[in-house]
Amino acid sequence: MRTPLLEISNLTKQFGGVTAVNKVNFNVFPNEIIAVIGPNGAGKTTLINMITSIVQTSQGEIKFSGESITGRKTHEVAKRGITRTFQNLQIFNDMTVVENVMVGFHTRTKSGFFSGGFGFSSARKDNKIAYEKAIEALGLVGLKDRKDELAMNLPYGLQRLVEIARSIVMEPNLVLLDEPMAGLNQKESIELVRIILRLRKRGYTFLFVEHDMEMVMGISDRIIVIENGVKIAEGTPEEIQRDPVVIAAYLGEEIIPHA
Ligand SMILES: Nc1ncnc2c1ncn2[C@@H]1O[C@H](COP(=O)(O)OP(=O)(O)OP(=O)(O)O)[C@@H](O)[C@H]1O
Repeated sequence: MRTPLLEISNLTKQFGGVTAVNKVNFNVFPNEIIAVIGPNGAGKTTLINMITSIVQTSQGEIKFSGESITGRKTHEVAKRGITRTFQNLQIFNDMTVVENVMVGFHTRTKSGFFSGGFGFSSARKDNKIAYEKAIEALGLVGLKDRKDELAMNLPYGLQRLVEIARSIVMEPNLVLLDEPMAGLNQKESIELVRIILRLRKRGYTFLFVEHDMEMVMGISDRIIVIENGVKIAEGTPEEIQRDPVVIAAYLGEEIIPHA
């Protein structure tokens, strides 16, 4: 039997009287692409925030590579190889593209990004490795040629790719993406899908939250559907598209993408 990379058991989050996530269970296996979908306010971001320890769980357990990571500090979770992107772009406008990606490396090294200029030899060595890794990551998202441009001068869709490059610079075991397609035009969306599939071929595992059903149905191995904090369905894209419970939850909204 395959061993899950991520095991979510009975996961629950209460914000005061609101149960944002309610006894959710699912697994993610290595090299899978798993989508989490659900109407607005369903609890999707809260779920990702609990996995990365930005939000503390009220109940339940998160295991990663067989070990509990429930209640760990965010940097400890990152150290174990879980990275993420956010719903809103987190780009440092006054840094170049490659520097933006290097930030993802330094979150996990001892010296830290901003000590690089002081000439400490370990920091300098870290910086060299970070630069090389960042260039490699930029190559994977097709942005190597833009490495020296200020990130703010890139179009929105390419800034999103800078974030993806930053999230993979440390070669993580699991990448969490929170609405990666938000704000992208059609050409950019197609490119992002291509990149995610390319990264999967290189061994990456993705868990992502998304409203773009065309992407979700086209790219996911399995889909987890959440409504009002509760998992109401889990299955392949085909299973989810014909699940009456899911169709009812979306109240007739289009969950089957247009051809
Ligand atoms: N920090 C918080 N304090 C109080 N309530 C919160 C907090 N964060 C989220 N909630 C509530 O938890 C519920 C789930 O929110 P969440 O953002 O996880 O949903 P979502 O599925 O990601 O929504 P969307 O698709 O609109 O991004 C909502 O009712 C929201 O108002």
